[in-house]
Amino acid sequence: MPIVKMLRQVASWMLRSPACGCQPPSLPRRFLGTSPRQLPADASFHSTSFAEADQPRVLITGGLGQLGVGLASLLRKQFGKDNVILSDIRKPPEHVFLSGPFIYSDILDYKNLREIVVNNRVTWLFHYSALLSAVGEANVSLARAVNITGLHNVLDVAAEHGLRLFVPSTIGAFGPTSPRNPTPDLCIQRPRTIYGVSKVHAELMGEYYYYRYGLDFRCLRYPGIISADSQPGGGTTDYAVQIFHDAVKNGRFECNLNPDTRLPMMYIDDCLRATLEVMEAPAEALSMRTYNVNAMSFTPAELAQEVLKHVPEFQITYNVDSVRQAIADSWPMNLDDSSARKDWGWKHDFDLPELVTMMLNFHGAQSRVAQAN
Ligand SMILES: NC(=O)c1ccc[n+]([C@@H]2O[C@H](COP(=O)([O-])OP(=O)(O)OC[C@H]3O[C@@H](n4cnc5c(N)ncnc54)[C@H](O)[C@@H]3O)[C@@H](O)[C@H]2O)c1
Ligand SMILES: C[C@@H](O)[C@H](N)C(=O)O
Repeated sequence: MPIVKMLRQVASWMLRSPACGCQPPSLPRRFLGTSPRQLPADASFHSTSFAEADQPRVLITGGLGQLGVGLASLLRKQFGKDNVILSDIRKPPEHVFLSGPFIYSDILDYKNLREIVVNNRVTWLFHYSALLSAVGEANVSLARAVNITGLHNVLDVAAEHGLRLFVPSTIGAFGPTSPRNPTPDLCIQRPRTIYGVSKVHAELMGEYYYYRYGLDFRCLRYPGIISADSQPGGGTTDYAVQIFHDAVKNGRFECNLNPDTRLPMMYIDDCLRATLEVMEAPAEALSMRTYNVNAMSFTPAELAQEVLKHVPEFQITYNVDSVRQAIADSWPMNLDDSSARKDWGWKHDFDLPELVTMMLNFHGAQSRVAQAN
């Protein structure tokens, strides 16, 4: 078929496609190719489809950060220990190494990533590697490499091997010109951090691969995530984790954001459950491929008030970090997650009072153990 005619057909297909993304791509396969890094024409696109009826075989990239170990633990309960491989470029602590399969994987090394997927018959990939907002601004070229080039490698491997791919996005994918309270799923996205730019890129590339190559791409925009037993990796919302350590240890906390900085936040258990739920949702239920998920929204002053109910001597002071403050001021105060609630039944369990109780109980127990030893 002449190239011009073929391109016309591609263009008319793209214009016909529903914006919601609920239909699988209908572009004839001979136009699509198998993946962007062209495999031989006779290669099987869904090379792992034999495993669909079995438990998924899972790979988590960047798994030693704040969220990956908890995700592995949740997925191992669901799918079996040996079906979930954690990976990272860092050396795992002993308890993580002993808890299940761990493998070295640098997402910038495409061949290494492909070998891991092939050798382990991976069917689901959770792509957690990233440089977060504050560290990204401190090292833009590394953030660009990890968050953008790394994502390209992951998308290509996932498309070539027919994987179901989860990539987290963030409140940081919005910017000062987005509506901030609440921020809908679809609105203007002009973030001003390399982190945010790379996450908008990830959302768009994932959706493009879905339409163009049939990649089963799923994405949630997480709020700031709060966890007790893992440390955040250099973000703007980190204060809301550190405050609990310091309240229990010293009875005081110096906050690097203004007292009235309102941001969306979520307890880690809700975040990981949302991640599993969207990955398990039937494709027909998904009217979009990128969803906001929301739980609570508070300011440092409101969080401090709640901590004070448990730690009466608690004191908070403010020493604002101008880089983090500027980032926070450009982010949503609240996410509108009504589509996630409607399409696949998303519902959060933890609001501010339960979050504070959980966090202080954990750190209180830890500090009592430390004192006893
Ligand atoms: N934690 C949050 O509040 C939050 C909120 C929104 C979105 N997210 C997203 O969730 C994901 C996980 O977040 P996190 O808080 O666990 O991040 P983190 O910064 O704590 O961990 C990221 C991990 O990526 C790894 N990494 C860096 N370069 C790599 C490379 N070249 N190859 C492989 N791994 C590499 C790091 O070693 C680190 O362990 C990220 O994509 C992040 O953008 C997190
Ligand atoms: C919000 C999120 O993406 C991350 N915790 C950050 O602050 O950078």
